[in-house]
Amino acid sequence: MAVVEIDHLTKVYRGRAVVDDVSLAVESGEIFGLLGRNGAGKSTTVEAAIGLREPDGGRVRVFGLDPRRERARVQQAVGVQLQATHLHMSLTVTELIRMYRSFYHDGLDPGELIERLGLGTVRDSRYDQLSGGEGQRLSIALALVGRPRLAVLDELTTGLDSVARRSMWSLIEEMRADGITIVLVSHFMEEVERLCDRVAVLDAGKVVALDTPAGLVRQVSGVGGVSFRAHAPLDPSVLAGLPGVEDVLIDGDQVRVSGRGDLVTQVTTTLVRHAVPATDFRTTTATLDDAFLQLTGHELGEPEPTRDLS
Ligand SMILES: Nc1ncnc2c1ncn2[C@@H]1O[C@H](COP(=O)(O)OP(=O)(O)OP(=O)(O)O)[C@@H](O)[C@H]1O
Repeated sequence: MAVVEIDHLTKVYRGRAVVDDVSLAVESGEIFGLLGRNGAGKSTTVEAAIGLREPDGGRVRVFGLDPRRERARVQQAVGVQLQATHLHMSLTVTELIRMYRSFYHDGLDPGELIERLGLGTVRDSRYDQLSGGEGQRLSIALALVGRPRLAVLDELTTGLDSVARRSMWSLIEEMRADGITIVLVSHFMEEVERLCDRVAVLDAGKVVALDTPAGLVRQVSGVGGVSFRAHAPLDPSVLAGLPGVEDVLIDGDQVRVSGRGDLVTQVTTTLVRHAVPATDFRTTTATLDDAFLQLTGHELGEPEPTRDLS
């Protein structure tokens, strides 16, 4: 059974479907990414999935439960770190973690969690005194304190510098190693590429692709390429006929082949077979950025932090 099942989910605001017939399933133990630019519908999708927003159409199940009708049971199994976290500014790190711990029947020891998340030095600091990275660590602590089987992390690393971001990634990998299923809303290609087992690309409320990061890259065409110098006459049709090859350009001894798949192996094998010596091989490979651009028609763009993390 999938941990999260979303079937034909629709959410309409002011006559506009901001989530438009979205279907996806998150499997147990995976890190599932939702990738899309600002306003694509990522937060609305996850918030509807965990019962925080009422769907206008479709069906959502978490561990087989209806997250709105069986809210209390779902809440016990799910840890949530949302983008706009409004925490009590006047409470300290320890007080906040203890308060959240009290919401759950079974949970982690607050002291151990504070140590594990490197919050020991700020345990008595108030939320509004924390740096961006410490605030994000605290929000993870609050998501984890109830010992969830599913964690929903929304734009966890937006606004963090690259060191803090990498340390967050290690934490997320530890969570996965502990058997927690993770839904990760992200704006960062590198993050998705490193962490996610599968990714749904959302654009204008629709899932435009759902695959592994590598699978998404394989879906795009025309951006991978191999170029070389040929030292004997070469009939372009022998390369153009190879599977995955989309274009062959020959300019003097310079040859450029573009397409998808493992072009290097195919091209070198073909050159050997036709006894064409070649040198100066260069390759360009497609990236997840290329895939996103091709799938959605636009760049991912910069995230806009919704919380002041300075
Ligand atoms: N309560 C609401 N009332 C009206 N419109 C809303 C509401 N919540 C979200 N929207 C709109 O729905 C669209 C999708 O928003 P959502 O927050 O799900 O996008 P997102 O992909 O998470 O974007 P971001 O990366 O900026 O967080 C946006 O155009 C947003 O303005």
